[in-house]
Amino acid sequence: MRLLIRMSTFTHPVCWSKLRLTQTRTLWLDHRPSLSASLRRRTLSISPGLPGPLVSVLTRRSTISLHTHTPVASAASTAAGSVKSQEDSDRALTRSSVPVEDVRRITSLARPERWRLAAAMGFLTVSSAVTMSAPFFLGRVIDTIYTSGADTETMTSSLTSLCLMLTGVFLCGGAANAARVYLMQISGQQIVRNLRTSVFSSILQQEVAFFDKNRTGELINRLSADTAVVGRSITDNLSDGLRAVAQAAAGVSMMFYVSPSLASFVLMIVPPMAGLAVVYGRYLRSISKCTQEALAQATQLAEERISNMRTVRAFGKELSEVEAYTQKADDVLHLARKEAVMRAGFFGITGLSGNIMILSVLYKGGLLMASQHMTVGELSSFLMYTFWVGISIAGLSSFYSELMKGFGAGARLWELLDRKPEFPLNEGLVLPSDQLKGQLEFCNVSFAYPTRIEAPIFQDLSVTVPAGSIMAVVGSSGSGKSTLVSLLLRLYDPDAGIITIDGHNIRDLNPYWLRSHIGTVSQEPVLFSCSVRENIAYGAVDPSAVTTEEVYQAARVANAYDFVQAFPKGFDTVVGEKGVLLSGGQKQRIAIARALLKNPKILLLDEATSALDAENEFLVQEALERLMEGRTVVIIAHRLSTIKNADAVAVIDQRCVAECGHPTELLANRQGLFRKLMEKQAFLQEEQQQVLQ
Ligand SMILES: Nc1ncnc2c1ncn2[C@@H]1O[C@H](COP(=O)(O)OP(=O)(O)OP(=O)(O)O)[C@@H](O)[C@H]1O
Repeated sequence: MRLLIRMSTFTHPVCWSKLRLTQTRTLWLDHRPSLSASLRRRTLSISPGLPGPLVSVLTRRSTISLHTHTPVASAASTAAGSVKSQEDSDRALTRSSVPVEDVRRITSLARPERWRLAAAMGFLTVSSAVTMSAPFFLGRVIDTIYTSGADTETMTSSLTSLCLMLTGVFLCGGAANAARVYLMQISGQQIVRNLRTSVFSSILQQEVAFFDKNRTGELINRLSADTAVVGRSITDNLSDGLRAVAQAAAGVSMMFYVSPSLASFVLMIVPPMAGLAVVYGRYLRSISKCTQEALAQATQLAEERISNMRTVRAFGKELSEVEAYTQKADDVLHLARKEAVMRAGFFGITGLSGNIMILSVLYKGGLLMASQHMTVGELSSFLMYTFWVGISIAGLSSFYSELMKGFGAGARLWELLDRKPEFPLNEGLVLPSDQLKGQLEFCNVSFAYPTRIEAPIFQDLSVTVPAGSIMAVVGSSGSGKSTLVSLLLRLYDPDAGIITIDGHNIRDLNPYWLRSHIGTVSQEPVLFSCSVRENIAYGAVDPSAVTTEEVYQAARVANAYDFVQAFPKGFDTVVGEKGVLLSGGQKQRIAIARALLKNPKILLLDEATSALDAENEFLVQEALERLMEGRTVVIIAHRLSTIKNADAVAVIDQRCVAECGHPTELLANRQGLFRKLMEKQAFLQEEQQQVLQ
């Protein structure tokens, strides 16, 4: 049975959730609510977007926003063919209006944080007021210096009091700004955290077929990048946007207040320049997006190859992989060159236009000063306001696109959050556990995988496994042995027919309850990248309640105790990515200990194959036999010894159970399918070797 997909060892919550998502089948077999608690403990901190100086605001913001897609996530998203989500983003960016429902949902996310956000807005008003009044008062300071004439004493005293007053005001402004940043950050993180846990919980509720259709990278992207984008839209973007609007309005008003004639002159120059900067900035952003996508593809290639390094090495593909990566890196470079040309032009033009604007203000302002219509302090204030208005207009242009991006990301999240799983995980009949006997029955089951409905796996398949017996399932590769196990676990539902446990249709049973009574050990068991102790305790309903002695006892019965104790850190040894620090047989025995701790009534086993050496095979076999005692066992058998010890063998062929009976009876039939299969798989040779020994 192939339950294993991919594992990674990261402590970053996003990587952690990736780890869990790539092992969804394992979680389904052993689902527990503590997962969301674990996720809570690992909630990510996101660094805030920083406001940039006048000229670089447009470009820098576009870069920041694109980088919020973590390399892994965006790589996966792009290469995973997440056309839909990309389309969504593009649509969100290009559409001119936003559905009211989207606005309502985004606002509802902020509701729990409303008081903190309201306080942040209050501090924002204070700090913006201080910022916008600073040029005016600084102009006063300059005028005090220049206009007090020879009276040094008067100048000193008014300068001192003015500066002291301004220091107090600036202190208040600084404190208000610090409080605003802190509150916005905390609110943003809280919103992202809530959103992430809801999305992760919604993903884990989905039926397994959902994971066949949706790629891990795409889901991780939603969990990491989309949640961050939505969180930022509500907090940073909103506050930056409001501040930009307020500062632009206040700046223009103050420019008119300080010098109406100079303000009218400047406002004739600003709009065409700002328009040019916005258009250029948009174009630059689209090129920069292509560069990021090319980078994502390169990163995806690197991620996949590095995480499968053993395969790369085993096939000696290091050089060709480097070549493939170089190709991708060249694509990035090619686009980056285009971007560099655009960027150079953008910075050149904006720098030039900024300087020309200042020069124009100085020229016109100088003329006004010469005609006694303006003081030096007023001209200084005016220049500072011009600067602030420039920054605010640049900020506004990115505010709109960031907000649209937030709506696009939100739409993808709602889709996931609103999705109802095909069958809810915690509904249905719960039988008294002590009365469970464990008789299994497949009655006329027909099934095709939802992703391949045109290729039925079973047609009218029927078989019974009496309580407490061992049923070996055999059949050629691809005949559907693992599928049988998946159906028993209710990872999928049959299209027709029923599967029963003690006469109860498993569709009527509570899936949590059902799975809590079924243990699984797969051929390549999935271990999480935590300690041996945690991996074993994972089998229990409440791992935190498992005592050390219980873990040791399970390990002893599973023949795992001695080798684990021999590790320098014993049971606290971290098993590494994909359990890489353990051998195949050791992983098997840890998985057996995990299943023992679960103490299930029904056991589904995929027997380890010849990958194990003789000693390991013996130890695993011995542990499995102990595990099987007193339980109903369905075992996908690969060894004759296992098949011979089974109470019955079911041979799957042509989408149904072609033969079923005691192994000796079936072997006796020379024309029988089982006999032929055994001969083909050289099981008989194995038996002859045993006889010779
Ligand atoms: N999730 C899936 N979606 C679509 N088809 C699948 C899925 N899993 C398995 N299949 C297909 O179903 C068929 C039966 O697969 P299954 O893994 O049950 O066979 P098996 O008898 O266990 O094979 P093996 O002995 O090689 O492990 C195969 O043709 C396989 O390609």
